Amino acid sequence: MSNTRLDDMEEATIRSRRVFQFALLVFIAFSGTAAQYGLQSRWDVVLSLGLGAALMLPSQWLNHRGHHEAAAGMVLAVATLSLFSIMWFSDGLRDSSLLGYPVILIGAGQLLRPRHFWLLLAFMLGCVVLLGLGTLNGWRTGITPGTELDRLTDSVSILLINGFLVWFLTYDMQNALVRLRAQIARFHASEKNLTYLAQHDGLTRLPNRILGNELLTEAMRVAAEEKNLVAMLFVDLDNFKDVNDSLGHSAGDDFLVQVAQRLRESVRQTDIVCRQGGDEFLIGLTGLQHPDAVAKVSQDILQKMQAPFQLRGIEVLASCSIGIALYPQHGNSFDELMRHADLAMYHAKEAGRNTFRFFSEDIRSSVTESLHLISSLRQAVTQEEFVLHYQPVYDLHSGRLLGAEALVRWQNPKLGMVSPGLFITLAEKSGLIVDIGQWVLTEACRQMQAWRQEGATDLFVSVNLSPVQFSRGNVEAVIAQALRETGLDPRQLELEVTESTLIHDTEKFITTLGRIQHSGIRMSIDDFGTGYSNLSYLQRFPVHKLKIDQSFVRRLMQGQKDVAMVSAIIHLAKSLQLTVTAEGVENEATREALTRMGCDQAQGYLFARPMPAKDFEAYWRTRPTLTPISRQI
Ligand SMILES: Nc1nc2c(ncn2[C@@H]2O[C@@H]3COP(=O)(O)O[C@H]4[C@@H](O)[C@H](n5cnc6c(=O)[nH]c(N)nc65)O[C@@H]4COP(=O)(O)O[C@H]3[C@H]2O)c(=O)[nH]1
Repeated sequence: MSNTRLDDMEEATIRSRRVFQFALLVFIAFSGTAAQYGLQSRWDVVLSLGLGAALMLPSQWLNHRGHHEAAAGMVLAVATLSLFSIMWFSDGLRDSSLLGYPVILIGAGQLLRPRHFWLLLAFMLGCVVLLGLGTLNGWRTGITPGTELDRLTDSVSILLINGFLVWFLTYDMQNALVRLRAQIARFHASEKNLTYLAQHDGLTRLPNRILGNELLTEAMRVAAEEKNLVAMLFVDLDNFKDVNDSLGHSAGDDFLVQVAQRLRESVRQTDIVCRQGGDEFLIGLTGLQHPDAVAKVSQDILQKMQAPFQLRGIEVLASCSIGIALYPQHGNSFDELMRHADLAMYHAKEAGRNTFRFFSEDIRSSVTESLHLISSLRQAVTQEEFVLHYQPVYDLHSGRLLGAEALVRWQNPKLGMVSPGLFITLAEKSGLIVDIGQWVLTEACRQMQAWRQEGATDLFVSVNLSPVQFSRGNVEAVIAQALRETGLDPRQLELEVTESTLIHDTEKFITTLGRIQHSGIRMSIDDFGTGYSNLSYLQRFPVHKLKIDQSFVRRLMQGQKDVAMVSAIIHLAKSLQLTVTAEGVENEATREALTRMGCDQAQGYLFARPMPAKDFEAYWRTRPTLTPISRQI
């Protein structure tokens, strides 16, 4: 119910009570006075007072029916008239009953609207004038007319002054009341607004985590009573950062608003949808009988998210990962449910995103393992437990050794040598890749410079850069620092970025790459063919080399499809004047096929596995060369 309605109801109750109290006072006063006049056998006065007192009863009937104004009017008019009749039958304007009129006026100021107040005053003045005239003209007896004119004018003026004063007082009071009510209304509105702001997310207008906590806790309480389930869905967008980085923050905001709307539309009105923060949302499904319904809703949400989003005239495809925890199986409190739903969401991400997972004990242990690994990885960064291995890269046409790709290894005191496949993703998720990447780059440059001083002036070293180093770290400064500290010639350094890094097709990113390439460092696109299908970016990005992903290379001898793919990549690279390197060459037949297709460079187990620095040093010192293909056939 609105505050104004509450105020109106309160005012009506007060008004009704005042009318009643006034009527009661009149009733008591009239009855008492009538009794007194009865003792004097003044039956005319007793009759008018008795009638006045009796009329208080119908006035209260009106009051009770909600006609407070009419009831008040009746009480005041009857009182005025009764006093008039006492004065008429007694001493006229000399009668002490005249003192009752100012009192009635005070009551009228409080109980009547302005129009009725002035009417009553006019009526009162009429009575006074009639009394005066009655005495002057001898219509009533008992008073010497000579002095009555003075008394009449005095009474009229006193009544008028009294009436105006009462009116001013009432008017001021009412104005003050109106102002007070307006202030209270403003206070209520801003209080309501503050509560709303404290409980809702300003962007999506969904309840925030605080209100979400309250609503879900209440839903759990009801579920406990009704013996049913509540499901908490932890929804995390898979590509929010990409949208934000590539289209800007205001498009990111639009995106979140549209996502919130779709989530709201995916569930019932009675379900709870709130924004947990950033690109994370919490959904509470209430009154469930069976977990199957949760799977269905989750599937619906995933499907709804897949319809393209319109952001600034651009169609954007999105997806989300959902973690689910159930009350009471997976937790008894909001915090516990959220922790478990979060772990399940993390697992959904690991399972390839765009999917949902229910919380289970297995999930808890696998996530705990990952978290444990992240904390060991954090230690590894401070304790410098990383080493670099180098894998030779050859020129397929001349058979000459061109350089090596630096590949990081983690020498963990307990786990032994850990391959990057196992920890790079975790390092990227935790952001530790920024520090690891900086170490790798500096170490690779330092090593190459050391070999250069030993005579390896024509070799290069290539280093992998993670997309996270671009988004979270200051890559350009790190590269410049590594070159400055080690003194390596930039022409002996190659940097590999994956296709996913290039998805950030922003002017800023292109200029950064341009500046890096301009300094003499060569840039290559790693794992080419596996990622972003839009090839137009190749023209926009200043790169020097494409590295064909080893999955195509390894299957080259097995099927026509991969031959066509590799050949298409080589042709594309040639037409853009880019060098092509094939990764993962494991046998002679593949090497031969690649050479015939016009591939420039290759690396793989056929030539050498990645090896520690000192082994690679011995390796390049022997000046190895590939056997020409023609001689082998
Ligand atoms: N089956 C097979 N595999 C071959 C063959 N030749 C080379 N390889 C392996 O293929 C991977 C090539 O590296 P990548 O594509 O950059 O793929 C790398 C790279 O994406 C990432 N990585 C490695 N070191 C770093 C690093 O320092 N920084 C970053 N950001 N990522 C790194 O980890 C991935 C895996 O690295 P590794 O385990 O060292 O695996 C290396 C290498 O050992 C072959 O003939 N057959």
